[in-house]
Amino acid sequence: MIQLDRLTKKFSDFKTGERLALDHVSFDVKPGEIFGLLGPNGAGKTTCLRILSTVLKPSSGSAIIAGYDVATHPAQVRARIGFMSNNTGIYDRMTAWELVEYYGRLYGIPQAQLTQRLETIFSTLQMNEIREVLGSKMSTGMKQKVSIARAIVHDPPVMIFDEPTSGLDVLVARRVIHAVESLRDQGKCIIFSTHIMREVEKLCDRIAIIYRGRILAQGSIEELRDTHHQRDIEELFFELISACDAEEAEHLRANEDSINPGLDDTSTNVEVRP
Ligand SMILES: Nc1ncnc2c1ncn2[C@@H]1O[C@H](COP(=O)(O)OP(=O)(O)OP(=O)(O)O)[C@@H](O)[C@H]1O
Repeated sequence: MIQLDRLTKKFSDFKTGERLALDHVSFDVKPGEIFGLLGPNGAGKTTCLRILSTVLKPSSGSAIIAGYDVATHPAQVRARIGFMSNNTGIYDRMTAWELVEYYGRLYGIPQAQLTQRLETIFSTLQMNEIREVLGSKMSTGMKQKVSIARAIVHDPPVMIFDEPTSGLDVLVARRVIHAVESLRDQGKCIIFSTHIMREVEKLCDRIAIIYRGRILAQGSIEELRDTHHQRDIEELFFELISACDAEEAEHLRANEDSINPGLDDTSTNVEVRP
């Protein structure tokens, strides 16, 4: 349902020059599966998810969602995905019901069908007691529930969660995790990005460890443990990242040597003209 093939994104910045935020990233995710993107700050997770949600265009490679290419068919892709991050907007002056209904209308769902859909969502996410609560009066936990409701109002087959538990207390984070699990049980195809090891171990069917825009390893937690002979997923994460840093440092050294081969040669002559 989601297929990434050598997806690459370069940013050009006049200060830092060209930056490779995603470097030939490939993976696929099936319906009824939670695929975890695990990486530290700056690894490339958000860039990847922004391309999948059609906010950014890839520099090269492709991403296909539910049969549509994100670069050439963004409208069809948007209709089939639900996106939620930890800062998905909630409007102060709308109640929970109004806000979710508003998004349903944006997706063009006919009113009778939309009301039915809202009833189902508000019951499933146990939101009935907050129907009339205004955005400005919502607790963080309420806001998260409304954000999830908003992301699933059009019943998309694909869900994208970008660090949805970041900054939440354990109780609220737990509720979000349970909501994600129940979406998987309904057969949704889910990408879940995080830097929290415990979450991937608990939640994800397969994961990709991403760093410096590259996928360093991917598979089920058990496969990764077996392949890398490391039971502790946190240790495995640090080992892979350290190896990547060492490789990068070696690469930089080799580059410097090829650019300045004679730097150590003290016999270099410098001619000074008057
Ligand atoms: N619009 C942009 N212009 C230039 N560089 C960018 C831009 N967006 C992201 N980057 C760079 O791309 C790299 C990947 O960033 P990204 O936000 O995808 O990482 P992340 O894994 O989501 O990290 P975080 O957890 O901090 O959000 C970083 O080095 C970042 O500085």
